[in-house]
Amino acid sequence: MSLQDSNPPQNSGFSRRRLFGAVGAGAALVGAGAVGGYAAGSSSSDAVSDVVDFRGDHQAGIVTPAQDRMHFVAFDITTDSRDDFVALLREWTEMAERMVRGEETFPDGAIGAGEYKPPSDTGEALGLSASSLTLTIGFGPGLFDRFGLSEFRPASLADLQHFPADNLDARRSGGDLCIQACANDPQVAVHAIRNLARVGFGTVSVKWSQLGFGRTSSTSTTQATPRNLFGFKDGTANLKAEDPAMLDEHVWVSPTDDQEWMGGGSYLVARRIRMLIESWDRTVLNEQERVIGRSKGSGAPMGLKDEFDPLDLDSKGPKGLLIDEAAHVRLASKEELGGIQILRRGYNFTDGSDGFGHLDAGLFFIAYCRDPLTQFVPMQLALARKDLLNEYIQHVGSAVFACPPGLGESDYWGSTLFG
Ligand SMILES: C=CC1=C(C)c2cc3[nH]c(cc4nc(cc5[nH]c(cc1n2)c(C)c5CCC(=O)O)C(CCC(=O)O)=C4C)c(C)c3C=C
Ligand SMILES: [Fe+2]
Repeated sequence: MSLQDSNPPQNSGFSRRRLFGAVGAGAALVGAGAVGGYAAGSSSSDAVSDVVDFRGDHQAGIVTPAQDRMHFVAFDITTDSRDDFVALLREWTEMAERMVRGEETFPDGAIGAGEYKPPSDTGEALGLSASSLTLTIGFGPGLFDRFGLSEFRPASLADLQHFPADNLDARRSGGDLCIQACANDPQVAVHAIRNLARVGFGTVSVKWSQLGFGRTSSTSTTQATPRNLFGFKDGTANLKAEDPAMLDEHVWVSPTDDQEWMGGGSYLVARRIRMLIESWDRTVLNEQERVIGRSKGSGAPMGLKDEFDPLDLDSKGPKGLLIDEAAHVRLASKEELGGIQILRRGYNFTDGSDGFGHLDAGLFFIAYCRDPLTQFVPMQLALARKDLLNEYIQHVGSAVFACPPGLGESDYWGSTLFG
């Protein structure tokens, strides 16, 4: 199974849609329409379903066609008890599997536990469809300082080095574990993270979180390439779900790479990148295209016509190289980096303004790779040293997580690590 193609058994609890009858049916249709273009095999066998399979060889939410919305959270661990932590992972897995199916977090849900108990689901997703929700867990470096796990720490799992011009905010960086929630309805993604955080109280605490809208990558050939907040198509030259050999080479960890428990997993690198949109917006089109190395309208490499024409890094016009020697796409390309590639899965964000009259907006960059030290680090080093884009961006948050493999029928999140 290269995509998440196992079908979980139906659970006996309430579907959010069944509970609310007619409203639910309407929401289901909206959801189905929203996923009409999804690749067969990325969702369950129901052709109009907007449920993404939770179990499979790899966690959902990595090569799953990128949904429109994201809520990402990083947690600190606040317990010294391994048993309590594992119990939370087991409980989270059950909750996650239910929410991904469009069900409430627990069978008694928002109103079924009686008048004299706090509801066991917060309720804001009642009537909403599954919305292609995926929940993806990752473990940060700090987890391996606890619970006798040091011998299982992957050699590549460490806080990333400082890159030139980094301006990292510790309050938006790091974390002992993370959960990436992606969905086509923002309320469904927020509901999932909120309920997982609620149940984690006393065992984990939220360190930082990020909301994202407008995916800035395509992870499937079935998707049109979206645009980032600089107005350029983003994700054209990304790795795609339909190329399993490339994913095996660049995204999925092999059990023989380092730690066996990570076989089938992947490393997630998150970078909160502020985009200085006011100065970008005052920059002429010609210069914007020189910075990126692609044309703004079509997304084609400079001098070519079609978005998917391969980069020709040597082609010259009357004024020299068509793709500038410091253009973003040149420096990030596999041609310049000795074949290195990553899977990009980021989202736009705007978090109000910064108090100085500028929007606090940018790209919440997420990359999945087989080894952050030999893939993300050299790529980011090349960009940080020379990229023309650096005049318009600033990296303000950073984190790295080891995402374990997908779940078999009786697995829970982290079972390959905790046993
Ligand atoms: C370390 C990796 C990367 C960071 C950080 C990054 C930030 C970043 N990128 C854009 C906009 C675009 N990037 C594009 C291509 C592209 N970017 C990376 C890597 C990082 N980007 C790669 C590997 C590539 C593909 C290179 C290639 O082989 O062609 C593009 C072009 C369209 C595309 O192919 O996706 C744009 C546009 C921004 C605005 C940004 C930080 C805010
Ligand atoms: Fe990029």
